[in-house]
Amino acid sequence: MSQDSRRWKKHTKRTDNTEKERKHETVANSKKARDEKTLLPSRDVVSTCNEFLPWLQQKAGIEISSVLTIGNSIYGRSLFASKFIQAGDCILKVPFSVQLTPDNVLPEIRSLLGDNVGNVARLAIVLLVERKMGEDSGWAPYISSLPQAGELHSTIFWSKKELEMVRQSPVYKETINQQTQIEKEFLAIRPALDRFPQIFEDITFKDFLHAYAVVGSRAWGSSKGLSLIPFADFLNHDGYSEALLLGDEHKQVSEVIADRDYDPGEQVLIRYGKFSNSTLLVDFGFTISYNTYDQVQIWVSIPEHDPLRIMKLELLDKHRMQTITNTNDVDSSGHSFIIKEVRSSRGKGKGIPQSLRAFVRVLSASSPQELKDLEMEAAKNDGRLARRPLKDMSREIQAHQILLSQIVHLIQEYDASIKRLRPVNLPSIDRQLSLRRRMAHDLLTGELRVLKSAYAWLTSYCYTLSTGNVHPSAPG
Ligand SMILES: C[S@@+](CC[C@H](N)C(=O)[O-])C[C@H]1O[C@@H](n2cnc3c(N)ncnc32)[C@H](O)[C@@H]1O
Repeated sequence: MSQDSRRWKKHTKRTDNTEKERKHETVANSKKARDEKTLLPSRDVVSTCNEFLPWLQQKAGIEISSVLTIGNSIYGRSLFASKFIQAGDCILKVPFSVQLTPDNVLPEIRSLLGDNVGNVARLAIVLLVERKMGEDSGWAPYISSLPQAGELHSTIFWSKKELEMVRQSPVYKETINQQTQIEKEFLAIRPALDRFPQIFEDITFKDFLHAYAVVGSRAWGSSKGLSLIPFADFLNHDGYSEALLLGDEHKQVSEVIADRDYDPGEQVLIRYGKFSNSTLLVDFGFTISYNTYDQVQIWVSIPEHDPLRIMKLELLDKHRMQTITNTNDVDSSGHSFIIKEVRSSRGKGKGIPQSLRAFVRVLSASSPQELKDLEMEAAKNDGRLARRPLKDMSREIQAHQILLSQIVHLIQEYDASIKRLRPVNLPSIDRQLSLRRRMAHDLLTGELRVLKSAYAWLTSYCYTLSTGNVHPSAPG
């Protein structure tokens, strides 16, 4: 891929992390994508698709793609190679002029929207206006191609009972927070909508929620804040693909460069971002069965009965490890850490986050002197608190065992939640519930895998400290 990094900007769905991918997984996934080849466009899809690209090209005044066609796959609509594509080829080019952005909100409505109305809500308003215009909309073919009510599976649409399936995961609280946020935004825009009864008279919260989720699952971050990019948004996600949607500010187009060769008929996939299943589920309404970007949020706090609690909190605060108060629970204030899959404890790969290990070292202190020693050590080194193993080996082991016991507890809870989900594919339950159960299963098993890897790392670390030997089950 040859790109001028000064001109090119990666369109983002959310901030990427920088975790490296494993080569064998990339290969396995390329095979999966090749297997998709069998899912060629069905006839009804072909007729809609035959009209869509010519319509968009006419609107844009340029050719958007000569190598892709729209078809159907197990992921819904998708783009397929219509000719042989070589790695490095530009496979589509969508001009900014045929993208929908928050700037498309009618000026008379825009002037009534406050700063508290974000870009997703603004784009949702654009979709509602265009949908209301029906065939008179200049975007009618695009609007009618978007998913209908009932076709989206983001957790914000899950019933209370369905959400119970993922209560164990941070997705549960994230979903509730997002639902609250969308309700707030709807209340904030309602007065503006009420000024245009001819357009919005019959718009309900449900309509807004649907439009909001359509934007959330299809729009890309761009220089306009957010952009819906017709045609490119038929591309499905493959976490191992190196192909990204890029924006060229100079040429005013969004482009995709093929990351590998494709035979005619193969489904072309890109990577939306290095997203965990929790992000994919909340924002896009799908999961993948083995997601290397999975992660778990660990919530740790200093017990109320700890006589050194105030001193510890002050020390953490002073070293920028601030306590978070969880507004959803009365009794939860603490510190939150993200754990990703932990690889070997013997040098290679990522271990437990240093900040979490520092926290448990502070947590394990049993005298004011130990806390003072930690503070002095930080001042003598790079200023960061408790980043080195504690000098007292038994205290270092104890600190990590505190974390280990919390992880063991979480593993038991995840195990129990997963057991309650089984079997995931009961023929007697409806398709939607079966699909959502499978997603809940993917989510929980991915998070459990991360927890188990952290457990293995910690067990091995404590064993090595206490015996001086490498743990027998440690990878070689
Ligand atoms: C940008 S759209 C892609 C086009 C979409 N398939 C359609 O029918 O319009 C994103 C949506 O496609 C689906 N999707 C994309 N990649 C997927 C994947 N790897 N597995 C399952 N669903 C996927 C999800 O429904 C997601 O919200």
